[in-house]
Amino acid sequence: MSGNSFGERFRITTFGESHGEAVGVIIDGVTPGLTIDEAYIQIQMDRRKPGQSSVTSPRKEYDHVHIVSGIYEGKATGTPMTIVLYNKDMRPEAYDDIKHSFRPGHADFTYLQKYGLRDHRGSGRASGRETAARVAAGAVARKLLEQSGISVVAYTKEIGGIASTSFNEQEIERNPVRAADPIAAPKMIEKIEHLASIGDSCGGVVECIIRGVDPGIGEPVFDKLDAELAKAMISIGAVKGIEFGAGFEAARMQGSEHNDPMNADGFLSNHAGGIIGGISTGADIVFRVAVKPTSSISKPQQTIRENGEEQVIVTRGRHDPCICPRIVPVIEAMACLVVADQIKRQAALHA
Ligand SMILES: Cc1cc2nc3c(=O)[nH]c(=O)nc-3n(C[C@H](O)[C@H](O)[C@H](O)COP(=O)(O)O)c2cc1C
Ligand SMILES: C=C(O[C@@H]1CC(C(=O)O)=C[C@@H](OP(=O)(O)O)[C@H]1O)C(=O)O
Repeated sequence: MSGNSFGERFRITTFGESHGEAVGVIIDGVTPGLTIDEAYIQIQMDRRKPGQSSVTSPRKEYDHVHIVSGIYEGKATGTPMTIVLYNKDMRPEAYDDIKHSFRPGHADFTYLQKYGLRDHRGSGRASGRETAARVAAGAVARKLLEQSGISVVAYTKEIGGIASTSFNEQEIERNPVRAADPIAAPKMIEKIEHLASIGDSCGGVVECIIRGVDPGIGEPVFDKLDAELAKAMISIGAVKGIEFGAGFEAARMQGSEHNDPMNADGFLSNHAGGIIGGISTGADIVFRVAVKPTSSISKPQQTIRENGEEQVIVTRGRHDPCICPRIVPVIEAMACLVVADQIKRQAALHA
């Protein structure tokens, strides 16, 4: 195998723990000659970092981008690209009193079952902090997609039962919950702040729209474009479901309602969400993910310690009272990575 073991694919490996020295990513398959710099990646890091508003974890991380390999004179060399993000605001002592207890809903119990030990400091590898590395890699993939006229945008569609009823794309970056509806946004903020004040949390729904993908991208079986997107989304902590286009509503529709008729200009509707038979139709790719309520809450809850002893647990530390606002850039990043990979596969097919 060469240094780039997946040269024809766009692949990532992330590393690091929430309270370790750093998190980061190694990216294989970056097209040689791609112009990319730290400032471009930093824009996406700044959208994801914690400590920016009352609706996110107050942990203060700047996530300054350090490119340590794969770039020469501002251009990708095609060799593995490594990006390191040093952790700055660790407070592992916040977890000392629950070192041997399992938080309900977090990965403490399952990690111990798998590895026989665990890094209890801020959830270690299971922390949402790992997604900083994905966002860095996603920025590189986004740069690649921009060259093909592809854009990816996600927004918060629903939080704690409050739904966006209008879609204003400019609004998304203006409010801290990243809603596309300026009327719903303050209600969502109020809901999160209220739940946080009583030591609780809430979840929501995030919608993602990928525009500009040519028809014909994807695989007909196994690595279908929708299957790859689904795996990428479910691989993000706290994501519990995904639906494409009409999604679960399709189960209640008739064929005559769900089919997307065509004329000479293309599809007349998009219930398929832009993918049929695992391959892009050329219409917008539209999917929604379900985000669970943050598990680390300060309300007392029943649990056990590692020795099986029952106890009531209260989780301290700096937690997101709702994960939706911060997961939006992560969902975009994972979507960029999947589409970039599938486009590379398509190019290899026709090479
Ligand atoms: C951006 C982001 C931020 C998160 N913030 C928190 C948090 O502050 N507290 C918490 O308990 N879980 C948080 N999570 C969720 C946990 O990482 C996740 O619940 C955990 O890894 C267990 O995985 P699962 O929920 O997918 O089963 C966050 C996830 C993401 C993607
Ligand atoms: C640090 C980040 O988010 C963290 C994700 C997280 C979790 O359990 O997933 C728990 C909190 O970590 P800690 O208690 O260690 O501060 C969040 O702050 C980040 O996203 O950069």
